[in-house]
Amino acid sequence: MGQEVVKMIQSSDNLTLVRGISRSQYGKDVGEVAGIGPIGVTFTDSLDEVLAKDRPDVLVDFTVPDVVKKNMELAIDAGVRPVVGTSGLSEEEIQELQELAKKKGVGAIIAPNFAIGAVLMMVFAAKAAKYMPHVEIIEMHHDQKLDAPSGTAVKTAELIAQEREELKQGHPEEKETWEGARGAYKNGFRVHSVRLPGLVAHQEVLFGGSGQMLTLRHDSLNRESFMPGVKLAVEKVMELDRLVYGLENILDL
Ligand SMILES: NC(=O)C1=CN([C@@H]2O[C@H](COP(=O)(O)OP(=O)(O)OC[C@H]3O[C@@H](n4cnc5c(N)ncnc54)[C@H](OP(=O)(O)O)[C@@H]3O)[C@@H](O)[C@H]2O)C=CC1
Ligand SMILES: O=C(O)C1=N[C@H](C(=O)O)C[C@H](O)C1
Repeated sequence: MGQEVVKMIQSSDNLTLVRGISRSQYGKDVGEVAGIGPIGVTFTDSLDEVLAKDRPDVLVDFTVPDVVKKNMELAIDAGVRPVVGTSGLSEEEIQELQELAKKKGVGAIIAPNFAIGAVLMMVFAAKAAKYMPHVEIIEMHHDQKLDAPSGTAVKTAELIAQEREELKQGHPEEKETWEGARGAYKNGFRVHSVRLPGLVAHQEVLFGGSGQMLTLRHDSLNRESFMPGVKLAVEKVMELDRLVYGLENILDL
């Protein structure tokens, strides 16, 4: 994702790449792939020093669940607006970050999915759940993904829960013969995570009704699919003074 963001910024006429940051030599590839060479790429883990030196408007973070919260805190403290795609932040962590951003008056965006089609799928799923409350989510990702369920599945489940009548689905005496067979359970419905090589990022939201099924499916077929959303977020975050969680909140839907 970092490589794609660099390419997107380099090809945009209103954004400037201040610096690419990577933890390891892998960062060299970021520069090379983006055609900027090692210039602009720092091999560092001391983000606060880099932010203080460069003073960028925005920090785009696609890293790992373990470090994203700290990165966001450092950015907000430095008055740099974070635009974050990294998944795996808990509800409590997002709340804490919301409070910090509000206290500092710094704009920030966390988007569980930057692909516009995926955002539409989530919003449509919430609408459908109002009328078809029997639902299950199947998310499918490449096998290098660290977190499960995906950030997209978590956000979809949250949006559905806001619209759906409270309901415990399935047979009340249902039992798993194999533990985990029915997937994760949240808000009365199930979320299933598939991890396989060959997959990129895919999700189906299945609704069942009497004698009918509705399936909403989104497929990201490459990493470029996320870039229009990242660009939009980088532009929009400049107008914010608080943390927005979910791209649906900055789209005109
Ligand atoms: N919101 C969205 O639309 C999308 C979100 N994502 C999410 O973005 C995240 C990144 O995905 P992806 O780019 O595919 O993953 P990669 O594994 O390709 O990249 C992760 C990057 O994070 C760096 N990193 C790892 N550990 C640390 C650390 N301790 N401190 C600083 N940097 C670190 C890695 O550097 P190194 O090489 O040195 O280990 C690597 O460059 C994931 O959480 C994924 O779920 C992905 C796609 C879309
Ligand atoms: O790890 C990924 O690849 C992706 N992660 C995000 C998520 O957890 O939903 C977004 C997208 O699905 C790709």
